[in-house]
Amino acid sequence: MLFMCHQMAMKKEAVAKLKAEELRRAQSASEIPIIWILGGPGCGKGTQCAKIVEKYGFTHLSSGDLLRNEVASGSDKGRKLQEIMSTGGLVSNDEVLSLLNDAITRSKGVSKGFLIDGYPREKNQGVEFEIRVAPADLALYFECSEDTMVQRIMARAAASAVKREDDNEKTIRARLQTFRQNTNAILELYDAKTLTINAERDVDDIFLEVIQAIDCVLKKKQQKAAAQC
Ligand SMILES: Nc1ncnc2c1ncn2[C@@H]1O[C@H](COP(=O)(O)OP(=O)(O)O)[C@@H](O)[C@H]1O
Repeated sequence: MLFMCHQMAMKKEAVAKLKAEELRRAQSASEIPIIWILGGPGCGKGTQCAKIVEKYGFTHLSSGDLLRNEVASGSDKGRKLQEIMSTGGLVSNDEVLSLLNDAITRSKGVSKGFLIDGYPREKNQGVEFEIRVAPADLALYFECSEDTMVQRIMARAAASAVKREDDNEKTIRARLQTFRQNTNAILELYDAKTLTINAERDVDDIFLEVIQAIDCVLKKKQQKAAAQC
């Protein structure tokens, strides 16, 4: 009995330590901007992210790339992920969030800001991210018609030397359906921090809007930091 009580107390202490560590992590991560990049496959998220990285030096973390790295490692976990990814469905959030969390932890301290690309893909992913990592400052949603997205992915696949296994018409349609099913709920929940950008325009025109939104976030963060001094 005494042994059980001791074990329970140790477990409680471990949970409290973990929570304190998560809170500490969330607080230090929230000192730099965290921006979610939303939009369907082929909407141009990658292009805009590259431009943001060039201008602001932020750390770009794509959930899809992190998952593909895991698949490429050839691990058992990677094989299971690959099965889901090739159907166009979503892998479990625990997997994605721990990959993201690890990557954020690795670059924290040296990062000027985080671009979280392709996440959240469903509403609970956003909720869990904000609890376990840090609140997002802004969500940029690149809005694009399905026809344009399909055309762009097919063109990208045709031009690319490395073929993505999920860039075939059947999986593209499934990826679009997954996107369609989940996006409205995300946009509703995060309406206050989301900027919807028409992504069917010239890359540079889109980027002008992106810059305005990010500059605004940076200004607010600076003002907040100054107020704390
Ligand atoms: N946040 C996420 N949650 C669950 N699964 C994800 C997430 N991000 C990516 N994936 C998985 O990886 C696949 C490829 O992602 P990504 O490269 O972002 O593709 P897309 O071009 O469809 O946006 C998705 O179809 C999905 O299976």
